[in-house]
Amino acid sequence: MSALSNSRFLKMNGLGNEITVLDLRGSPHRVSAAEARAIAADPRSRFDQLMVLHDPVTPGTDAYMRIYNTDGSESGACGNGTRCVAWAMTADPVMRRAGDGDLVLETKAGLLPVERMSDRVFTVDMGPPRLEWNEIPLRDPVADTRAITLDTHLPEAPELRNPSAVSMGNPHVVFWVSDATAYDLAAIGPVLEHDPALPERGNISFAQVTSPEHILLRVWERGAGATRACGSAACAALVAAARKGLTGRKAVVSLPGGDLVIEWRASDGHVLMTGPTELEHEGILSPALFAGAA
Ligand SMILES: N[C@H](CCC[C@H](N)C(=O)O)C(=O)O
Repeated sequence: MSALSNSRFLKMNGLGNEITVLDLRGSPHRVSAAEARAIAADPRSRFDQLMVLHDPVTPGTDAYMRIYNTDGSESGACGNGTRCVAWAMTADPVMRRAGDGDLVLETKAGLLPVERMSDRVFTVDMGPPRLEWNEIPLRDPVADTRAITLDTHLPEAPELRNPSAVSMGNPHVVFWVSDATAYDLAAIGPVLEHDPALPERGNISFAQVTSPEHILLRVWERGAGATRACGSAACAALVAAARKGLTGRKAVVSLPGGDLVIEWRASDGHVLMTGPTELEHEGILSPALFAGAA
């Protein structure tokens, strides 16, 4: 019998990015990769990311979050999921925290202050981008002369050269293309996700800059596949576009599921992401889910 049996969950989404929220505050249990995959396998609780709440670690924060992809791998960031957790902790009758004021969440990648803009819209301070090769991480460019041009794997897509690499607490590789919708993500996403230049794999984005204030984005997510939105990818794309002079420090990023407003704040270099959340349903995790999960 898993410690997760009969646990209540919320099924939510952030612009169609499927998010399941589980509250393990007060419990010593740590969700295993196999348990995460079991939860993802059930249509009622399936997710692109599972957001698990734990008791706060850093004083002054409201909760510590562990983030799991569909394949059970863990991530240090999930922008859409963080907004969904913020809604749950301010509005869900069971998960809501006592008191009001701004929320501060935490993951292994750092602190995430969240501001409630309206009932369903939140702004997350995703922190500063990490831009050094060993922060993404990329393979050591000195020890390994292989550059991060990944076209060696994709003779049928020679224009996919010289991408940008940014970490928002998770690894992102951004290709600059003339038509973000022109790529078969299911075909080339897995090849790029597992490129040897990426020791921790990567989230792969195809970015079409349509103006200095607008980016069209399609994302193949590490451990989850093609999703309808990816908040940390939107942050990574805006930072990389601003560094290349393709956009300003603030832009609308349009994903299949909708728009996010991303700002790379000049005062402290933090990246702010603003967008909606949606509650789909709540449910209980059946003990049968975990029959084969360690
Ligand atoms: N959908 C998430 C990104 C999850 C990233 C995950 N796929 C990883 O392994 O880093 C977001 O809204 O930021």
